Amino acid sequence: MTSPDPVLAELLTSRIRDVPDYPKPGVLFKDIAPLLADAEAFGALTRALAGRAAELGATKVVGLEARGFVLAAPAAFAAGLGFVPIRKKGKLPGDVFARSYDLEYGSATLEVQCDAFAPGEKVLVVDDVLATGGTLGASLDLVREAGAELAGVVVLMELGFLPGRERLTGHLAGAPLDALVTV
Ligand SMILES: O=P(O)(O)OC[C@H]1O[C@H](OP(=O)(O)OP(=O)(O)O)[C@H](O)[C@@H]1O
Ligand SMILES: Nc1ncnc2[nH]cnc12
Repeated sequence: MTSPDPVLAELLTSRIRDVPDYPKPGVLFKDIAPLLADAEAFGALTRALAGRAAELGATKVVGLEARGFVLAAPAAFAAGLGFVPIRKKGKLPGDVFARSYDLEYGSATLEVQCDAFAPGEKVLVVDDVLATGGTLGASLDLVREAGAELAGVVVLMELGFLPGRERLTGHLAGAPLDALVTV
């Protein structure tokens, strides 16, 4: 994916709903529920993510709780790959690695199971929104801490008016970050 596909971007954009002042005043919330409910748009998104996983030679697709799961799991299936969840604190059994972070409207801790990846795995990380970059920054650090190589990151939507991409530079360490839609 060297440049975004404008036809796909138009389809996806048309199915994302803006909700002002949610979940708190001043936040313009990007609601992907209409996109998920539309078989054409959801299918096109799933195929684009699966295609990117194949291009990058990924061996696993990682999704970030909760909306990232909804995008990453079908993409993993379509690419013939396994799925690994990064979850919010306290949801995964056994030994976990944990990272805390700030996001546009709060703060949280993410975790991944210590045995999530076999040696030599290359992962594609998928999420719905890149806003401040806190969620993805913590997740990319967790992927590495758990011993996997980062093949790349794809987000459905990048909020270009926030400094998420800049904030992620150090966490990406040269891996590509693609946004299917930038607003
Ligand atoms: O770039 P950031 O500022 O970190 O924000 C982006 C994150 O915020 C949302 O997750 P949220 O924690 O609201 O969880 P949800 O998917 O469970 O709704 C979204 O799904 C991204 O993961
Ligand atoms: N503005 C926003 N819309 C949807 N999800 C988000 N996650 C962080 N900021 C968001």
